[in-house]
Amino acid sequence: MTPFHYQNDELFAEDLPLSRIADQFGTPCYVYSRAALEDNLRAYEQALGDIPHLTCFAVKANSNLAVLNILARAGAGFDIVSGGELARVLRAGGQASKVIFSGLGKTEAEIEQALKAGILCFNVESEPELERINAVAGRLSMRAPISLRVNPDVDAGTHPYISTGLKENKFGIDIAQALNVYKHAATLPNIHVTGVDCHIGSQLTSIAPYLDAIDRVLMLIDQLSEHGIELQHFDIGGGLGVVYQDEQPPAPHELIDAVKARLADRKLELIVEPGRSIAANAGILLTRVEFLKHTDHKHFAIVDGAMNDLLRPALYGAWQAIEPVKLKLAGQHTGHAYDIVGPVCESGDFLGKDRWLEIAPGDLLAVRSAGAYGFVMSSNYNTRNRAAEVMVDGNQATVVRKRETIDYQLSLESTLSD
Ligand SMILES: Cc1ncc(COP(=O)(O)O)c(C=O)c1O
Ligand SMILES: N[C@@H](CCCC[NH3+])C(=O)O
Repeated sequence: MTPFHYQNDELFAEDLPLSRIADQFGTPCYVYSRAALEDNLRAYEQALGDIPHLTCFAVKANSNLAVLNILARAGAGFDIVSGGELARVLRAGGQASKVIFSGLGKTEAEIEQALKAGILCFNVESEPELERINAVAGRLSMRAPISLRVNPDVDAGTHPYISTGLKENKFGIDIAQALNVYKHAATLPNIHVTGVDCHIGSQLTSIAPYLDAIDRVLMLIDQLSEHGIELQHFDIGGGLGVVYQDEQPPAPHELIDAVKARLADRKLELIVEPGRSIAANAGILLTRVEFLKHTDHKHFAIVDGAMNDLLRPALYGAWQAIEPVKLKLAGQHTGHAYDIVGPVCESGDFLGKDRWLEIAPGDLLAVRSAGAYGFVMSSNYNTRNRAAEVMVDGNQATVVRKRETIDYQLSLESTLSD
Protein backbone atom coordinates (compact mmCIF):
# COMPACT_ATOMS: atom_id res chain seq x y z
CA MET A 1 0.00 0.00 0.00
CA THR A 2 1.33 3.45 -0.82
CA PRO A 3 1.86 5.63 2.27
CA PHE A 4 -0.63 8.27 1.12
CA HIS A 5 -3.73 6.68 -0.39
CA TYR A 6 -7.50 7.08 -0.57
CA GLN A 7 -9.81 4.96 1.57
CA ASN A 8 -13.54 5.59 1.22
CA ASP A 9 -12.85 8.77 -0.75
CA GLU A 10 -10.60 10.21 1.93
CA LEU A 11 -6.82 10.63 1.78
CA PHE A 12 -4.93 8.75 4.47
CA ALA A 13 -1.35 8.82 5.73
CA GLU A 14 -0.68 5.17 6.52
CA ASP A 15 -3.66 4.25 8.75
CA LEU A 16 -4.73 7.77 9.65
CA PRO A 17 -7.13 10.08 7.81
CA LEU A 18 -5.36 13.36 7.05
CA SER A 19 -8.45 15.27 8.18
CA ARG A 20 -7.89 13.93 11.69
CA ILE A 21 -4.27 15.11 11.62
CA ALA A 22 -5.40 18.56 10.46
CA ASP A 23 -8.01 18.76 13.24
CA GLN A 24 -5.49 17.68 15.86
CA PHE A 25 -2.42 19.67 14.81
CA GLY A 26 -3.71 22.46 12.56
CA THR A 27 -2.60 23.56 9.11
CA PRO A 28 -0.37 24.15 7.26
CA CYS A 29 1.49 21.08 8.39
CA TYR A 30 3.98 18.63 6.96
CA VAL A 31 3.04 14.97 7.36
CA TYR A 32 5.62 12.20 6.91
CA SER A 33 5.27 8.43 6.74
CA ARG A 34 7.75 6.38 8.71
CA ALA A 35 7.08 3.26 6.61
CA ALA A 36 7.77 5.16 3.38
CA LEU A 37 11.10 6.45 4.68
CA GLU A 38 12.11 2.94 5.73
CA ASP A 39 10.96 1.39 2.44
CA ASN A 40 12.82 3.96 0.38
CA LEU A 41 16.06 3.41 2.30
CA ARG A 42 15.59 -0.36 2.03
CA ALA A 43 15.37 -0.06 -1.77
CA TYR A 44 18.98 1.20 -1.80
CA GLU A 45 20.20 -1.20 0.89
CA GLN A 46 18.79 -4.24 -0.91
CA ALA A 47 20.17 -3.15 -4.27
CA LEU A 48 23.62 -2.54 -2.81
CA GLY A 49 23.33 -5.69 -0.72
CA ASP A 50 26.24 -7.93 -1.59
CA ILE A 51 29.03 -5.37 -2.05
CA PRO A 52 30.78 -3.13 0.52
CA HIS A 53 28.62 -0.02 0.59
CA LEU A 54 27.16 2.83 2.57
CA THR A 55 23.91 4.71 1.94
CA CYS A 56 24.39 8.26 3.20
CA PHE A 57 21.06 10.11 3.31
CA ALA A 58 21.53 13.71 2.13
CA VAL A 59 20.45 15.59 5.24
CA LYS A 60 19.70 18.77 3.31
CA ALA A 61 16.63 17.08 1.81
CA ASN A 62 14.94 16.69 5.20
CA SER A 63 16.80 17.34 8.42
CA ASN A 64 14.04 16.75 10.97
CA LEU A 65 15.48 14.84 13.94
CA ALA A 66 12.78 12.16 13.78
CA VAL A 67 13.44 11.55 10.08
CA LEU A 68 17.19 11.24 10.73
CA ASN A 69 16.59 9.00 13.72
CA ILE A 70 14.36 6.62 11.74
CA LEU A 71 16.95 6.39 8.97
CA ALA A 72 19.87 5.98 11.42
CA ARG A 73 18.04 3.13 13.15
CA ALA A 74 17.54 1.51 9.75
CA GLY A 75 21.31 1.62 9.17
CA ALA A 76 21.80 4.78 7.11
CA GLY A 77 24.86 6.97 7.09
CA PHE A 78 24.54 10.67 6.32
CA ASP A 79 25.79 13.21 3.81
CA ILE A 80 26.09 16.63 5.47
CA VAL A 81 26.95 20.11 4.24
CA SER A 82 27.35 22.06 7.48
CA GLY A 83 28.31 21.81 11.13
CA GLY A 84 24.65 22.32 11.90
CA GLU A 85 23.71 19.20 9.95
CA LEU A 86 26.44 17.26 11.78
CA ALA A 87 24.96 18.35 15.10
CA ARG A 88 21.53 17.17 13.94
CA VAL A 89 22.85 13.78 12.85
CA LEU A 90 24.57 13.21 16.18
CA ARG A 91 21.54 14.41 18.16
CA ALA A 92 19.37 12.01 16.15
CA GLY A 93 21.55 9.04 17.03
CA GLY A 94 23.52 8.83 13.77
CA GLN A 95 27.09 7.54 13.84
CA ALA A 96 29.88 9.99 12.99
CA SER A 97 31.81 7.12 11.41
CA LYS A 98 29.10 6.95 8.73
CA VAL A 99 29.13 10.68 7.92
CA ILE A 100 30.41 12.22 4.67
CA PHE A 101 30.97 16.00 4.76
CA SER A 102 30.19 17.61 1.36
CA GLY A 103 29.87 21.28 0.46
CA LEU A 104 32.20 23.89 -0.92
CA GLY A 105 32.61 26.40 1.91
CA LYS A 106 33.59 24.44 5.00
CA THR A 107 34.78 26.79 7.76
CA GLU A 108 37.70 26.05 10.07
CA ALA A 109 35.27 25.60 12.94
CA GLU A 110 33.20 23.10 10.95
CA ILE A 111 36.29 21.13 9.91
CA GLU A 112 37.45 20.97 13.53
CA GLN A 113 34.00 19.90 14.72
CA ALA A 114 33.91 17.11 12.11
CA LEU A 115 37.44 15.90 12.85
CA LYS A 116 36.75 15.77 16.58
CA ALA A 117 33.52 13.88 15.95
CA GLY A 118 35.40 11.33 13.82
CA ILE A 119 33.53 11.51 10.51
CA LEU A 120 34.20 9.03 7.72
CA CYS A 121 35.37 11.46 5.03
CA PHE A 122 35.51 15.04 3.77
CA ASN A 123 34.46 15.53 0.14
CA VAL A 124 36.88 18.28 -0.89
CA GLU A 125 35.72 20.75 -3.51
CA SER A 126 38.82 22.96 -4.09
CA GLU A 127 42.57 23.14 -3.47
CA PRO A 128 42.30 25.93 -0.88
CA GLU A 129 39.81 23.76 1.01
CA LEU A 130 42.28 20.87 0.94
CA GLU A 131 44.97 23.14 2.43
CA ARG A 132 42.57 24.33 5.09
CA ILE A 133 41.62 20.80 6.10
CA ASN A 134 45.30 19.84 6.24
CA ALA A 135 46.07 22.86 8.45
CA VAL A 136 43.19 22.25 10.88
CA ALA A 137 44.02 18.54 11.13
CA GLY A 138 47.67 19.49 11.74
CA ARG A 139 46.71 21.75 14.64
CA LEU A 140 44.77 18.85 16.16
CA SER A 141 47.57 16.34 15.40
CA MET A 142 45.14 14.32 13.30
CA ARG A 143 44.93 13.01 9.72
CA ALA A 144 41.80 13.95 7.85
CA PRO A 145 40.28 11.31 5.54
CA ILE A 146 39.40 12.95 2.22
CA SER A 147 38.07 12.30 -1.23
CA LEU A 148 38.03 14.87 -3.99
CA ARG A 149 34.66 15.78 -5.41
CA VAL A 150 35.47 15.85 -9.09
CA ASN A 151 33.45 17.74 -11.63
CA PRO A 152 33.25 15.43 -14.65
CA ASP A 153 31.62 17.97 -16.99
CA VAL A 154 28.55 15.92 -17.87
CA ASP A 155 25.07 17.24 -18.51
CA ALA A 156 22.72 15.70 -15.99
CA GLY A 157 19.73 16.81 -18.07
CA THR A 158 17.94 18.42 -15.15
CA HIS A 159 16.80 21.95 -14.17
CA PRO A 160 19.76 24.37 -14.50
CA TYR A 161 19.44 25.43 -10.85
CA ILE A 162 19.99 21.85 -9.64
CA SER A 163 22.59 20.67 -12.15
CA THR A 164 26.02 20.53 -10.54
CA GLY A 165 28.37 18.50 -12.75
CA LEU A 166 29.02 20.90 -15.64
CA LYS A 167 32.29 22.76 -15.77
CA GLU A 168 30.52 26.12 -15.44
CA ASN A 169 29.01 25.00 -12.11
CA LYS A 170 30.69 26.08 -8.88
CA PHE A 171 30.95 22.52 -7.55
CA GLY A 172 33.86 20.13 -7.44
CA ILE A 173 37.36 20.06 -8.90
CA ASP A 174 37.71 19.98 -12.68
CA ILE A 175 38.40 16.37 -13.57
CA ALA A 176 41.28 17.51 -15.80
CA GLN A 177 43.03 18.92 -12.71
CA ALA A 178 42.12 16.15 -10.32
CA LEU A 179 45.21 13.99 -10.88
CA ASN A 180 47.52 16.82 -9.88
CA VAL A 181 45.42 17.75 -6.87
CA TYR A 182 45.42 14.11 -5.72
CA LYS A 183 49.20 13.91 -6.15
CA HIS A 184 49.54 17.03 -4.00
CA ALA A 185 47.05 15.72 -1.43
CA ALA A 186 49.07 12.52 -1.08
CA THR A 187 52.10 14.60 0.04
CA LEU A 188 50.23 16.50 2.75
CA PRO A 189 51.12 15.23 6.22
CA ASN A 190 47.69 15.58 7.77
CA ILE A 191 45.62 14.27 4.87
CA HIS A 192 44.69 10.67 4.22
CA VAL A 193 43.37 10.13 0.69
CA THR A 194 40.61 7.53 0.87
CA GLY A 195 38.23 8.01 -2.05
CA VAL A 196 36.66 9.94 -4.89
CA ASP A 197 33.27 11.60 -5.12
CA CYS A 198 31.11 12.87 -7.94
CA HIS A 199 27.59 14.33 -7.66
CA ILE A 200 26.27 15.68 -10.94
CA GLY A 201 22.84 17.04 -10.09
CA SER A 202 19.43 16.40 -8.66
CA GLN A 203 16.13 14.98 -9.98
CA LEU A 204 17.93 12.88 -12.62
CA THR A 205 15.53 10.75 -14.60
CA SER A 206 17.96 8.60 -16.56
CA ILE A 207 20.98 6.46 -15.80
CA ALA A 208 23.08 7.59 -18.77
CA PRO A 209 24.60 10.73 -17.18
CA TYR A 210 25.60 8.71 -14.10
CA LEU A 211 27.40 6.19 -16.28
CA ASP A 212 29.10 8.93 -18.31
CA ALA A 213 30.39 10.47 -15.10
CA ILE A 214 31.42 7.12 -13.66
CA ASP A 215 33.38 6.19 -16.78
CA ARG A 216 35.32 9.43 -16.55
CA VAL A 217 36.02 8.94 -12.86
CA LEU A 218 37.14 5.33 -13.44
CA MET A 219 39.74 6.61 -15.90
CA LEU A 220 40.97 8.95 -13.20
CA ILE A 221 41.09 6.08 -10.69
CA ASP A 222 43.29 4.11 -13.10
CA GLN A 223 45.63 7.07 -13.56
CA LEU A 224 45.86 7.47 -9.78
CA SER A 225 46.71 3.82 -9.44
CA GLU A 226 49.59 4.25 -11.90
CA HIS A 227 50.89 6.95 -9.58
CA GLY A 228 50.63 4.71 -6.55
CA ILE A 229 47.46 6.33 -5.16
CA GLU A 230 44.93 3.62 -4.35
CA LEU A 231 41.39 4.62 -3.37
CA GLN A 232 39.11 2.70 -1.06
CA HIS A 233 35.75 4.14 -1.99
CA PHE A 234 33.78 5.62 -4.87
CA ASP A 235 30.98 8.00 -3.88
CA ILE A 236 28.59 8.48 -6.81
CA GLY A 237 26.59 11.18 -5.02
CA GLY A 238 22.81 11.30 -4.96
CA GLY A 239 20.44 12.83 -7.45
CA LEU A 240 18.06 10.05 -8.42
CA GLY A 241 14.75 11.61 -9.44
CA VAL A 242 11.23 10.86 -8.24
CA VAL A 243 7.79 11.00 -9.83
CA TYR A 244 6.21 14.42 -9.31
CA GLN A 245 4.01 14.33 -12.40
CA ASP A 246 4.81 12.02 -15.31
CA GLU A 247 8.57 11.53 -14.96
CA GLN A 248 9.85 7.98 -15.30
CA PRO A 249 12.99 7.86 -13.17
CA PRO A 250 14.85 4.57 -12.81
CA ALA A 251 14.25 2.68 -9.57
CA PRO A 252 17.21 2.62 -7.16
CA HIS A 253 17.94 -1.01 -8.06
CA GLU A 254 18.14 -0.14 -11.77
CA LEU A 255 20.69 2.57 -11.09
CA ILE A 256 22.69 0.50 -8.62
CA ASP A 257 22.75 -2.59 -10.85
CA ALA A 258 24.10 -0.51 -13.73
CA VAL A 259 26.72 1.10 -11.47
CA LYS A 260 27.78 -2.26 -10.04
CA ALA A 261 28.24 -3.59 -13.58
CA ARG A 262 30.47 -0.60 -14.38
CA LEU A 263 32.58 -1.06 -11.24
CA ALA A 264 32.85 -4.79 -12.04
CA ASP A 265 35.48 -6.43 -9.85
CA ARG A 266 37.21 -3.30 -8.64
CA LYS A 267 37.75 -3.40 -4.90
CA LEU A 268 35.93 -0.19 -4.15
CA GLU A 269 33.33 0.49 -1.47
CA LEU A 270 30.32 2.12 -3.15
CA ILE A 271 28.85 5.14 -1.38
CA VAL A 272 25.59 6.80 -2.42
CA GLU A 273 24.09 10.08 -1.17
CA PRO A 274 20.36 9.99 -1.99
CA GLY A 275 18.10 12.68 -0.57
CA ARG A 276 15.00 13.25 -2.67
CA SER A 277 14.48 9.58 -3.61
CA ILE A 278 14.28 8.67 0.09
CA ALA A 279 12.24 11.57 1.46
CA ALA A 280 10.17 13.28 -1.27
CA ASN A 281 7.33 10.82 -1.60
CA ALA A 282 7.37 10.08 2.13
CA GLY A 283 5.81 13.47 2.88
CA ILE A 284 2.98 15.83 2.01
CA LEU A 285 2.11 19.40 2.90
CA LEU A 286 -1.39 19.65 4.31
CA THR A 287 -3.10 22.99 3.77
CA ARG A 288 -6.64 24.38 4.13
CA VAL A 289 -8.60 26.51 1.68
CA GLU A 290 -9.33 29.93 3.21
CA PHE A 291 -11.17 31.61 0.33
CA LEU A 292 -12.13 31.06 -3.26
CA LYS A 293 -11.80 34.09 -5.47
CA HIS A 294 -13.27 34.23 -8.95
CA THR A 295 -12.41 37.00 -11.41
CA ASP A 296 -13.26 37.40 -15.07
CA HIS A 297 -9.90 35.83 -15.90
CA LYS A 298 -8.97 33.46 -13.13
CA HIS A 299 -10.07 31.23 -10.31
CA PHE A 300 -7.91 31.40 -7.20
CA ALA A 301 -7.94 29.08 -4.22
CA ILE A 302 -6.29 31.02 -1.41
CA VAL A 303 -4.88 28.50 1.05
CA ASP A 304 -3.11 28.79 4.40
CA GLY A 305 0.16 27.31 3.09
CA ALA A 306 2.45 29.54 1.06
CA MET A 307 5.82 29.92 -0.66
CA ASN A 308 7.46 30.40 2.72
CA ASP A 309 6.27 26.86 3.61
CA LEU A 310 7.02 25.19 0.25
CA LEU A 311 9.34 27.17 -2.01
CA ARG A 312 9.89 24.73 -4.88
CA PRO A 313 6.97 25.93 -7.09
CA ALA A 314 7.98 29.59 -6.73
CA LEU A 315 11.73 28.97 -7.04
CA TYR A 316 11.89 26.44 -9.87
CA GLY A 317 8.39 26.51 -11.29
CA ALA A 318 8.25 22.96 -9.90
CA TRP A 319 5.02 20.99 -10.34
CA GLN A 320 3.72 19.00 -7.36
CA ALA A 321 0.38 17.23 -7.33
CA ILE A 322 -2.35 18.92 -5.27
CA GLU A 323 -5.21 16.68 -4.20
CA PRO A 324 -8.35 17.19 -2.11
CA VAL A 325 -8.23 15.30 1.17
CA LYS A 326 -11.92 14.44 0.83
CA LEU A 327 -13.26 13.55 -2.58
CA LYS A 328 -16.66 15.17 -3.10
CA LEU A 329 -19.68 13.62 -4.69
CA ALA A 330 -19.71 14.58 -8.37
CA GLY A 331 -21.49 17.88 -8.89
CA GLN A 332 -21.46 18.90 -5.21
CA HIS A 333 -19.24 21.92 -5.98
CA THR A 334 -18.64 23.54 -9.32
CA GLY A 335 -15.21 22.56 -10.57
CA HIS A 336 -12.72 25.15 -11.81
CA ALA A 337 -9.11 25.28 -12.92
CA TYR A 338 -7.64 27.00 -9.87
CA ASP A 339 -4.35 28.68 -9.13
CA ILE A 340 -3.56 27.50 -5.61
CA VAL A 341 -1.97 30.52 -3.95
CA GLY A 342 -0.82 31.49 -0.47
CA PRO A 343 -1.33 34.70 1.50
CA VAL A 344 2.24 35.97 0.97
CA CYS A 345 2.55 39.32 -0.77
CA GLU A 346 4.32 38.10 -3.91
CA SER A 347 2.81 37.23 -7.26
CA GLY A 348 5.21 34.27 -7.30
CA ASP A 349 3.51 32.86 -4.19
CA PHE A 350 1.79 29.80 -5.59
CA LEU A 351 1.77 26.09 -4.84
CA GLY A 352 0.25 25.08 -8.16
CA LYS A 353 -1.39 26.65 -11.19
CA ASP A 354 -4.31 25.67 -13.35
CA ARG A 355 -5.42 22.66 -11.29
CA TRP A 356 -8.92 21.30 -11.79
CA LEU A 357 -10.54 21.01 -8.36
CA GLU A 358 -14.07 20.79 -6.98
CA ILE A 359 -13.57 22.54 -3.67
CA ALA A 360 -15.15 24.84 -1.11
CA PRO A 361 -13.66 27.10 1.58
CA GLY A 362 -12.53 25.04 4.56
CA ASP A 363 -11.55 22.04 2.44
CA LEU A 364 -8.18 20.42 2.99
CA LEU A 365 -5.65 19.93 0.21
CA ALA A 366 -2.53 17.77 0.17
CA VAL A 367 0.52 18.88 -1.79
CA ARG A 368 2.25 15.63 -2.68
CA SER A 369 5.95 14.77 -2.82
CA ALA A 370 6.80 17.42 -0.24
CA GLY A 371 8.99 15.31 2.06
CA ALA A 372 12.23 16.47 0.39
CA TYR A 373 13.27 20.10 0.01
CA GLY A 374 10.01 21.12 1.65
CA PHE A 375 10.21 22.18 5.29
CA VAL A 376 14.02 22.56 5.07
CA MET A 377 13.63 25.39 2.55
CA SER A 378 10.88 27.15 4.50
CA SER A 379 11.29 30.63 5.95
CA ASN A 380 9.56 33.21 8.11
CA TYR A 381 8.85 35.58 5.22
CA ASN A 382 5.89 37.83 6.07
CA THR A 383 6.51 36.86 9.73
CA ARG A 384 4.69 33.61 9.17
CA ASN A 385 5.31 30.89 11.70
CA ARG A 386 6.89 27.86 10.13
CA ALA A 387 4.59 24.85 9.87
CA ALA A 388 4.41 21.92 12.27
CA GLU A 389 5.89 18.58 11.18
CA VAL A 390 4.06 15.35 12.04
CA MET A 391 5.36 11.77 11.74
CA VAL A 392 2.83 9.02 11.12
CA ASP A 393 3.63 5.46 12.09
CA GLY A 394 0.67 3.13 11.49
CA ASN A 395 -2.23 4.73 13.33
CA GLN A 396 -0.02 6.95 15.51
CA ALA A 397 0.74 10.59 14.72
CA THR A 398 3.45 12.46 16.61
CA VAL A 399 4.42 16.11 16.33
CA VAL A 400 8.13 16.01 15.53
CA ARG A 401 8.46 19.78 15.17
CA LYS A 402 6.06 22.14 16.83
CA ARG A 403 4.45 24.91 14.88
CA GLU A 404 6.43 28.08 15.56
CA THR A 405 4.90 30.89 17.58
CA ILE A 406 5.27 34.63 17.21
CA ASP A 407 6.95 34.78 20.64
CA TYR A 408 9.51 32.26 19.42
CA GLN A 409 10.19 34.29 16.29
CA LEU A 410 10.55 37.56 18.18
CA SER A 411 12.71 36.08 20.91
CA LEU A 412 15.89 36.47 18.87
CA GLU A 413 15.32 40.15 18.17
CA SER A 414 15.55 43.35 20.18
CA THR A 415 15.13 47.09 19.78
CA LEU A 416 17.85 49.64 20.46
CA SER A 417 17.85 50.99 24.00
CA ASP A 418 18.05 54.67 22.99
C1 LIG B 1 26.72 16.70 -2.69
C2 LIG B 1 25.29 16.26 -2.73
N1 LIG B 1 24.98 15.01 -2.39
C3 LIG B 1 23.70 14.56 -2.40
C4 LIG B 1 22.67 15.38 -2.76
C5 LIG B 1 21.29 14.81 -2.74
O1 LIG B 1 20.69 14.90 -3.93
P1 LIG B 1 19.23 14.30 -4.17
O2 LIG B 1 18.34 14.86 -3.14
O3 LIG B 1 18.93 14.80 -5.52
O4 LIG B 1 19.35 12.83 -4.09
C6 LIG B 1 22.93 16.70 -3.16
C7 LIG B 1 21.86 17.59 -3.65
O5 LIG B 1 21.63 17.60 -4.87
C8 LIG B 1 24.29 17.16 -3.12
O6 LIG B 1 24.58 18.41 -3.45
N1 LIG C 1 16.31 22.12 -3.50
C1 LIG C 1 16.27 21.45 -4.76
C2 LIG C 1 17.31 20.42 -4.89
C3 LIG C 1 18.66 20.93 -4.59
C4 LIG C 1 19.58 19.84 -4.38
C5 LIG C 1 20.69 20.29 -3.55
N2 LIG C 1 21.94 19.64 -3.87
C6 LIG C 1 14.89 20.96 -5.08
O1 LIG C 1 13.99 21.21 -4.38
O2 LIG C 1 14.64 20.34 -6.06
